[in-house]
Amino acid sequence: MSAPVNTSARPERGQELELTIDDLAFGGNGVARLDGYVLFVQGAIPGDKVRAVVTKRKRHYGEARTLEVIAPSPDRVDPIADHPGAPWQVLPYERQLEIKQTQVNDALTRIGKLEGFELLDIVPAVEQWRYRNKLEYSFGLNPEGELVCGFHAPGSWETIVGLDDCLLASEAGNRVRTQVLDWARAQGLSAFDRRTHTGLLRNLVVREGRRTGELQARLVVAEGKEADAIDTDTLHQAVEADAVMITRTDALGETTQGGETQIVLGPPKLTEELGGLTFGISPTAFFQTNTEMAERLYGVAAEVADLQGWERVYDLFCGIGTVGLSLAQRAGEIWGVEIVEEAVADAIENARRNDIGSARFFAGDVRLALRELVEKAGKPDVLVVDPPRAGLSQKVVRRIIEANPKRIVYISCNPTTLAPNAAQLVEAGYALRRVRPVDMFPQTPHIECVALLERVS
Ligand SMILES: C[S@@+](CC[C@H](N)C(=O)[O-])C[C@H]1O[C@@H](n2cnc3c(N)ncnc32)[C@H](O)[C@@H]1O
Repeated sequence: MSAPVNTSARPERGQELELTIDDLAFGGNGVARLDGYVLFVQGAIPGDKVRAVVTKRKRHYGEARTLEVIAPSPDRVDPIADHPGAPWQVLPYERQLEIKQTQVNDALTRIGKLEGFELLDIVPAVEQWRYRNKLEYSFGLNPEGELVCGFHAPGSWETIVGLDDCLLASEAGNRVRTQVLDWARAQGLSAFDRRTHTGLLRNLVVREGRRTGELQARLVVAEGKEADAIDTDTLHQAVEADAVMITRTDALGETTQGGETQIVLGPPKLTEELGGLTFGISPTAFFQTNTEMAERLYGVAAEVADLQGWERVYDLFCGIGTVGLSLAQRAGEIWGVEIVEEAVADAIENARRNDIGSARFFAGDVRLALRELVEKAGKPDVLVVDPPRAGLSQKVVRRIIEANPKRIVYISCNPTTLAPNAAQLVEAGYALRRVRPVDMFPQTPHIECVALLERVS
């Protein structure tokens, strides 16, 4: 039974409060307590006293946004950039690492009720700033009515705040954003209005091969007459990128996936190098956003997989095949499954371009494809999973248990979903041996980690 809620302590939506923050929640919000009623406070860290406005009021908890820091936490440092994508820059980097390490432990022990595992030290990031190889910007209008290209204002689905320098992107990537914006202003193009669904420019996706130096700019626009009239000649003259693309979409939500993509200039795929291999990446395919740390992450996965050279390895949620192909030299065979068809096509081509004949990749939903894969390939010795933030569904966990691998390497971007999944696997006869967090996302609360589970019964 859940603890009784003191309803008199529940503040109203829109109410302003002075709050003292005593903890940090998963996902990075500060935690304040009002007579037992919990408020998750955006923009606050433990030790802060803040003035905040209540943005959500639920029965058991509420949400608030910091308006002013009245008395700063002793941990607080001055922010370097006004950047909604870097909320943890107010914490010294060492503290960010400590918190991530603790949150992984908390998730596993409190949510998963797991014990007896070794929690290895977090691998710190190589670069603390300008580490992202992909940025998705949004177009909008500033209060003066001028076209801007930047990020959503914190907590807003329609207000876009422009920026001069995104400190998570490289200087070359920033230059591309500025050039596209200057071009769009010179052409007099309109911003997509998220309320009325009118206007043209929705998003700009800038992707970069950190090792190859390749730059790709993809403009996402709304379908319609204004899209038909885009002057692609001036666009590719204006932008210093190796590839320029335009995706037309009529999606209602804020997404850069889907739609029809036209190549204005350059190759259809970005090329990147990782761990001595070369990868082609289609515009809609997933690729880890921190190239340098992806190499470390896969290194940790290889270390815990401890392959001897003969094993049949499954690479589930394989994307463009990066994990499986990185492990291929140490394995007998690799079998990958991924739901995005373009990514699977990339994985097949990536195996070929790196001369790896022992890897096979298939398009499919892991939930449905896993049984079929076992029939086709035989049971795996080692199974690697790298699911999205929601983790593995109960059904996928059941299929994995049926497939009966000796070792499971779980690459997770969310310890709060890793924990229940690992607990289910432990219940089914696996032991959680080791977990190593890897800091892929400095200045943000996002946590990546690699866990090793071994079959014991
Ligand atoms: C976190 S990414 C990992 C990709 C890859 N392992 C890597 O490191 O680049 C998760 C991948 O799972 C894919 N995916 C999501 N749901 C899926 C499903 N039900 N079945 C198969 N693949 C899925 C996504 O398209 C994405 O490529």
